[in-house]
Amino acid sequence: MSVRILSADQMRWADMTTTEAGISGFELMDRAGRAVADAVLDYMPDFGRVVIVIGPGNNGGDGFAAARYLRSRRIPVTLVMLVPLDTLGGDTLMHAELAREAGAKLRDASSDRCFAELNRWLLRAVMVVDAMFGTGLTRPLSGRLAKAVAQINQADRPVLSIDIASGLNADSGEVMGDAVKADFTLPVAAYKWGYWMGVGPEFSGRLLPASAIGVEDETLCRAWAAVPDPSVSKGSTVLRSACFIHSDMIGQAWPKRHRLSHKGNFGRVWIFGGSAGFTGAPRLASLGALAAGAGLVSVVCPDDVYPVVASGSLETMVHSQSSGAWMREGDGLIDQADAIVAGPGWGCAQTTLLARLLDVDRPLLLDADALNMIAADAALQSRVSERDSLTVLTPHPGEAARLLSCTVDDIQSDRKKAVLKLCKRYACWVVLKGNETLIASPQGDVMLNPSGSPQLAVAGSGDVLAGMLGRQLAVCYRNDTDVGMMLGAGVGLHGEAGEQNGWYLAGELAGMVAGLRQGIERKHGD
Ligand SMILES: NC(=O)C1=CN([C@@H]2O[C@H](COP(=O)(O)OP(=O)(O)OC[C@H]3O[C@@H](n4cnc5c(N)ncnc54)[C@H](O)[C@@H]3O)[C@@H](O)[C@H]2O)[C@@H](O)CC1
Ligand SMILES: Nc1ncnc2c1ncn2[C@@H]1O[C@H](COP(=O)(O)OP(=O)(O)O)[C@@H](O)[C@H]1O
Ligand SMILES: [K+]
Repeated sequence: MSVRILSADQMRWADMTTTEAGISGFELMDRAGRAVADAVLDYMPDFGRVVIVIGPGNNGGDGFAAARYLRSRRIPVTLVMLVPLDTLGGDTLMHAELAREAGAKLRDASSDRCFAELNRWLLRAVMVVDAMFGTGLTRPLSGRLAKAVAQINQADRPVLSIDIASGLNADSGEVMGDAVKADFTLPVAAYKWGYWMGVGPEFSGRLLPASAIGVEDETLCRAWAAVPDPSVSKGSTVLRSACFIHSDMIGQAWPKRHRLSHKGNFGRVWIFGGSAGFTGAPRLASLGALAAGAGLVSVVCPDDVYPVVASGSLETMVHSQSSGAWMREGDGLIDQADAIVAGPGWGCAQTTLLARLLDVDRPLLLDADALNMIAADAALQSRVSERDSLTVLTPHPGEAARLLSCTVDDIQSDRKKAVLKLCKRYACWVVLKGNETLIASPQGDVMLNPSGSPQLAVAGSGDVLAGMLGRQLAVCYRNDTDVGMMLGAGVGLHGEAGEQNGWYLAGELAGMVAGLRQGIERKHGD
């Protein structure tokens, strides 16, 4: 299954490259149509009529091809054409003719008189297929096309959109005029950003696996370099690749535990955080690290909160900041760290210690107040971008706005652009949190996390994530594991835990993470 994400122009380039390599546009449409028919058969609630609403471009061609395959399974099909047949392209026309020969009813709704029938046709359907527009939408829907969308949405029938819900911009996820509210979207050949950007998730319904229509994976991968991503600007890293986080990636990060393994095998994470009024954050981060499988977790917190943090930490070793032993030159305990997390609940008076940590040759994750201190201090900013060891920033949109000196709206209006700008500015890995968390490498490899839920919008869930990712970085340091895979798996597991029932508060989320992680490790043993 492809997990690639392309822009509309990149997809067009990949389609064109594929046809130049010898697979005709007619054949690509045919394969897309077969995949649509299979999906309709899988998800139609009952045997009955399928109404396919056809637009002016190749998306409509996929709809005609689907009609023929549905007819071959004896499904009654009505094809409703929103533009006159004689305006359609050659491949689409050929598929229209074949669909008619196969017994699909063609209904011309391109004139006002016939359009009045649309509602009646829609109400006869057990399922509606939206083949109005795909990646070729260039301007807002208006007139009869916008009315057709409104009627599809009012008809209250399950809707499957081919490639993308019509009216949704395939790159930005903006609604252009109006958009179909799909129950299912079947991506053609690869995924499009519009499913997740903007309001895309509210219109895309359930995303089905992308249909393999014969566009080679290698062609999809070349498209990123061949056609610039629309979010790339002068101040951002160039997007080199894009995929979404999937269960295989999550599985790879937690192999089966060896029978004789002990806690020393699973990485040591050091967490710097906590301040008066914020004693829970480092504890939650340490729970996150342990839940993700870290062997040993140490917390260093300011002296005034040491008694509180230490007394509330059963599984963690806690040091007070002034005790000093942990950072003694040569034999300090911190030399044993495989990764360091700095920031949860730390307050903004820790610039000296933060500067010291930036010099430690270990993977370093900077979260929360560490990010706020960096945002306010040009010297720290230079030290971050000049660091040789692995550095990861985990801002939420508010912190990201501070780091880029812009507004939260600027960040949220194009999150992909924001994450690529942060990479360029700080020359490190960035995890931009929020609904559909984005991860980007300094080289411009972007991963999108489709899992998670608003359940995660509870105090402390980000602290749990920081600790989890600290554990992931510890594994990278010890085993030289792929950083993108480990961060992607950490963010993916955090999101999956967030989707489960049975937890309410951030501490319980860590318990949920631990349970899921153990389940994955045990599965490898079957
Ligand atoms: N070879 C290919 O390009 C393939 C394309 N495929 C399908 O074709 C789709 C892309 O095809 P197209 O590029 O033809 O794009 P669309 O099918 O999205 O339609 C584009 C057409 O609609 C018109 N249009 C755009 N916005 C409009 C608006 N607001 N009001 C009225 N007309 C408007 C454009 O002028 C153009 O004629 C994909 O999403 C996919 O479903 C698949 O069949 C696979 C192969
Ligand atoms: N609406 C949402 N949908 C999906 N994930 C969310 C949502 N709101 C928050 N999250 C996730 O929850 C976590 C919250 O992190 P953060 O904002 O740092 O919270 P805190 O500082 O309270 O720990 C992030 O991983 C974020 O991606
Ligand atoms: K569509």
